[in-house]
Amino acid sequence: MSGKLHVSNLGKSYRHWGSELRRFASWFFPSISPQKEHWVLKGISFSISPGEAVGIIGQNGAGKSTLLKIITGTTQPTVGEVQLTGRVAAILELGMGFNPDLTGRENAFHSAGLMGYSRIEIEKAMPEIETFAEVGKYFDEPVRTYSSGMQMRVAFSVATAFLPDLLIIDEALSVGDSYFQHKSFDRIRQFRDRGVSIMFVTHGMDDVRTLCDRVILLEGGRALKDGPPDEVVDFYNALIAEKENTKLTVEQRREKNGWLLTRSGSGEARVKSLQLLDANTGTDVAVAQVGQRVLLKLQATIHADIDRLVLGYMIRDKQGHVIWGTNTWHTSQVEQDIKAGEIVTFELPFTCTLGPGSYSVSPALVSSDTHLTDNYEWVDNLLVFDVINASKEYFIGSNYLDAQFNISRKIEESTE
Ligand SMILES: Nc1ncnc2c1ncn2[C@@H]1O[C@H](COP(=O)(O)OP(=O)(O)OP(=O)(O)O)[C@@H](O)[C@H]1O
Repeated sequence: MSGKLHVSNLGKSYRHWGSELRRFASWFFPSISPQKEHWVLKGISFSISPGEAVGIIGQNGAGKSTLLKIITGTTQPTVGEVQLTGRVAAILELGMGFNPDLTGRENAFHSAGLMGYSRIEIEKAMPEIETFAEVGKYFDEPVRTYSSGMQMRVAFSVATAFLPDLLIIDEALSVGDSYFQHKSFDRIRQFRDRGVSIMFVTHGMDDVRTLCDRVILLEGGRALKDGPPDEVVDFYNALIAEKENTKLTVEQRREKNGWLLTRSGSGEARVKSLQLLDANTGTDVAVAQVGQRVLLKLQATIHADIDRLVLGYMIRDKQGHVIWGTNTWHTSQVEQDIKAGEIVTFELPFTCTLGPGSYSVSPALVSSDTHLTDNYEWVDNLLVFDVINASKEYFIGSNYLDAQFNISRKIEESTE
């Protein structure tokens, strides 16, 4: 069987009655309505096909956990429907389902039983659960003596001890240390390669980019976006910056080369032009060579007087991973008191030590070290360029290290 999920027009509301008496009276007099009704999810519809990995992102309180709880049957929806086929393994809130007085082993037994596995199946899987969790002697101690990371280790090991059709994870992994996070992501990746459908909530945008085929952005209980990871993550990033603004100005356009251009900002400063040039000749560079001296040149037009102007750059590879990034705040080169009508030119010469591949440059015109204070203009993937290796010895990876082998030989001296 393969995991398939179909969610249609899902909604969840919490009712506030004002008083217990009012709630009680409503059982007998249906005309008595709650004082307030708060919809934490509304109009959510989507499907997950077998083998698809879907990330759920959104700010605190957006409704992510509620959605997963409804899908796993922990909470009932107020309206809508969930159709689910296949065996589900879920790791929801930490500690949920674990009895603090039972040991890790006993809880593991109990959880696997609830998932529908027989005593024999669980006994067979137990050594593997214990080994993967790596909590040592604590496995036979009561769970109340565990740290939250240890609880998560056991919860993850049990939930993934049997190959499910659909794996659901709610942020739990974030409490693990980096060693266990790495190990669990590896297991999740293996599951995905074996056709398991995956749905997980995370605040780690890099995890979303590397692991997901699709991302759903929840905002105020609604699915604001559902699409490819780069599109949704870049949109989300812009959305956070625009939160203070009443009008959302995020523009997205998929370019012919496949890169997605996302532009957002309040517009006091805008990018007039961005070029990659040869540092010696000043000519445009579309294909840079490993080791070439190049120059990023950006011109910004100022549309309103601003106190401070900072330029930030992010260079990303084709998978969306940031290869390098900094800004003029960190380099102590903040421009002060800029007047409307000025043009500010920034030049950044550097040696191209990137490995062969396709890269993008995302500039941001802001006022401090983050775009969350003022986002004048941020453009994801505005400039795209390729790197080829025409003059250096062969190497792989996204970084050219100026490294050389030193090799020496000698005859092993006799010890007799
Ligand atoms: N039992 C409840 N009664 C009333 N409101 C609730 C209840 N459970 C959740 N909510 C509300 O539902 C909304 C969505 O909560 P949810 O936990 O799903 O958000 P989330 O996106 O998972 O947030 P976070 O990133 O902080 O975990 C919040 O406004 C929360 O206050």
